[in-house]
Amino acid sequence: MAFKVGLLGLGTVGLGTVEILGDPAQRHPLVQELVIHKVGVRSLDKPRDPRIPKEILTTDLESIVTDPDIDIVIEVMGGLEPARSLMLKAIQHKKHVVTANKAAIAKFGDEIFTAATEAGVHVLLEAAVGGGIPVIAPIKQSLCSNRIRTVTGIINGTTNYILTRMQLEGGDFAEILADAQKLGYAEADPTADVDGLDAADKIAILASLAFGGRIKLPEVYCEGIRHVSAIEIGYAEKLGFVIKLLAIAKRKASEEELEVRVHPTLVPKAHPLASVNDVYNAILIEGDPVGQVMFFGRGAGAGPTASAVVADVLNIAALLKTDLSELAGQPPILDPLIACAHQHYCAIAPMSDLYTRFYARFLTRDYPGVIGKIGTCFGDHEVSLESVVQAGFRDGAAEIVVVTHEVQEGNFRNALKEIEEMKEIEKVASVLRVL
Ligand SMILES: NC(=O)c1ccc[n+]([C@@H]2O[C@H](COP(=O)([O-])OP(=O)(O)OC[C@H]3O[C@@H](n4cnc5c(N)ncnc54)[C@H](O)[C@@H]3O)[C@@H](O)[C@H]2O)c1
Ligand SMILES: N[C@@H](CCO)C(=O)O
Ligand code: NA
Repeated sequence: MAFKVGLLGLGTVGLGTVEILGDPAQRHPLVQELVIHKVGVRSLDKPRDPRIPKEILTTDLESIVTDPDIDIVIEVMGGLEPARSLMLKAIQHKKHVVTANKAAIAKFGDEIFTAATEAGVHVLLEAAVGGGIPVIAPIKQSLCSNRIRTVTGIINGTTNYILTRMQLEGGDFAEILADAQKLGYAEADPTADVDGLDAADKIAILASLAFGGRIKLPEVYCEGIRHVSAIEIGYAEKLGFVIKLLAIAKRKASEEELEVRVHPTLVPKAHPLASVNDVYNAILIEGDPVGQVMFFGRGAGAGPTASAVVADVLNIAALLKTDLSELAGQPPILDPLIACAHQHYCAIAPMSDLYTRFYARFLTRDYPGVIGKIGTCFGDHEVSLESVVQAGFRDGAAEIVVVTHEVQEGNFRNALKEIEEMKEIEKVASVLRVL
């Protein structure tokens, strides 16, 4: 039995996918049953790998998603449109869809999964989060007996590379970003990565799967790493932390609301995520009763990402092979562990309700009693301090670094507003959350 596949996009991930499908030896035998029927590209004239027959290339991507011979559409063109419309059209034409497109799924997942449930087809997206790292299938399947408590991830390779180099070399954000762009690690427009938007798309997807409801992307708190300076990395190091861009989704045992957030975070050096460096990704999941499980590997790149794409295609092919509904004249049955059939929206708590530790750095005039005034103000707002150090002098001002106990973010922000107004305070130079 052969399963016909249509590929939308022949860039990094598309070529990685062609590579695996064209070389089935020593892989699962089902790989041999997958046939690339058509490939959608922008230009037919571009010189291409001779293993891709010219006859299967087309610039008419609609003809792929409507082709009655095609069983599975792989969307690896990226972007919001026309990726969204093409996926919807493929679904209308009863094709299963495999996508690596976290941006389109985080934004239009509700529309796409509703259409898929109605049409009785699957939309799989393992490659969209953590590239080749298995994380979506484990959440949906292997961990499905658990109540998931927390998903904490380093899920953007570009920012992890920049922060790792800042930590090792003491360099500043802008110079290391420029270097990362020269080396091809960071995109020419690095906004989605460095401003946390890529990680926000990915944690919205993970939260939706882990907590069984839809997530409205604008409700995901998102803070990037542009303001993380070499000074903060240096103090974090002295205090026993490294700084990582964490994406966190959490449900407290007694509450219905979720926290879903992305921000640079001081991570204790002994924490399992602290040693995840360079472009590597890792996702730590805590479930009841499984406890902590961590997934680690390459979150991007042609091979790793295509590994996840082809695994999704094989899962669909396996379902098609064993589904007898069509023979019996019945509508197709969706596998409840693989489909995303939930329809309700999760309630997301405002950041002011969050309980977390904070790190703050103040530049102050060197008056006697300034540490006491800061401490009193925090105390008045129920913000308990774990440590306060006068770290030295910078630019003629005394530098005071504070780490709080776990406090309510709203209380901390109110205290900070009052501290900012004090005549002794020149500047609140930095505020970061602490894990
Ligand atoms: N590259 C990675 O490591 C990686 C990792 C995880 C997820 N992803 C996701 O995979 C998807 C593809 O990423 P990529 O790195 O392969 O991108 P890419 O830019 O290398 O490839 C995309 C290809 O699609 C083609 N394309 C785009 N619009 C088209 C159109 N309208 N008609 C015909 N062709 C069109 C482009 O010409 C390009 O060749 C994106 O959604 C990305 O977020 C990529
Ligand atoms: N730009 C993404 C690629 C993988 O999604 C990253 O840096 O992690
Ligand atoms: Na993955």
